[in-house]
Amino acid sequence: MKVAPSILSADFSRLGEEINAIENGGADWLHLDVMDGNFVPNLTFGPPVIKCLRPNTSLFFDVHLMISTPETLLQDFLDVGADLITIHYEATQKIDEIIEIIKKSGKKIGISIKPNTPIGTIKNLLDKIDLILVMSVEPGWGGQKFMPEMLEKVKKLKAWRDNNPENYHYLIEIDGGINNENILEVKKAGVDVVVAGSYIFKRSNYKAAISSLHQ
Ligand SMILES: O=C(CO)[C@H](O)[C@H](O)COP(=O)(O)O
Repeated sequence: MKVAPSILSADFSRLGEEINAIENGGADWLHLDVMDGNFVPNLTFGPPVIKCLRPNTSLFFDVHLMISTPETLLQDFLDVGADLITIHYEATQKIDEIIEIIKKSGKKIGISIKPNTPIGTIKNLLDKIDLILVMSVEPGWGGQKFMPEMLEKVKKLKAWRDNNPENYHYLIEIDGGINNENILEVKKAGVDVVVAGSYIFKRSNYKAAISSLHQ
């Protein structure tokens, strides 16, 4: 299982150093939470910040767009070095167009769903995408409590993929409230990539925190 620290909980005044520290601490991916103050009430950063971070690390950039109508800024995120772009099913009417653009660019495409969106809603998209991100908190803030009932979605996604390996190759990612107490349950449900923000960045030893999630 891969560990993708979310920089939402990092010290933004020292972002470059924070990223080097999690890279040296064994992070597999870097999870970048982009929020627009519209799709979610919070605001974070956009393409200019990601552009500055790109030369600073060789980590895989897992960009999670919590923004309305992501199609408007898609090319900017592709241009600044995103490796994978995850958009929200609830944020756009142009999912098929977005999938097409990202695939043509040679980058990976992910779809995310909020806790109240049933997993069946995106079943028709699963054969076209590289990753599905199951939100285990309401998107918008770090440090919230994990919603264990979201693991039912993970179990369904794993069963669908296991039963149809010719058509489904998506990775299953989970985001929100992950820590050393729920990681085993998360792993058993079938998650491939785990996002963790406050559990890692609120500790003094990032390496120990990341390896506790790897085990
Ligand atoms: O997408 C997010 C919030 O919208 C964050 O990535 C997520 O909540 C991670 O933070 P934490 O591990 O502290 O819950």
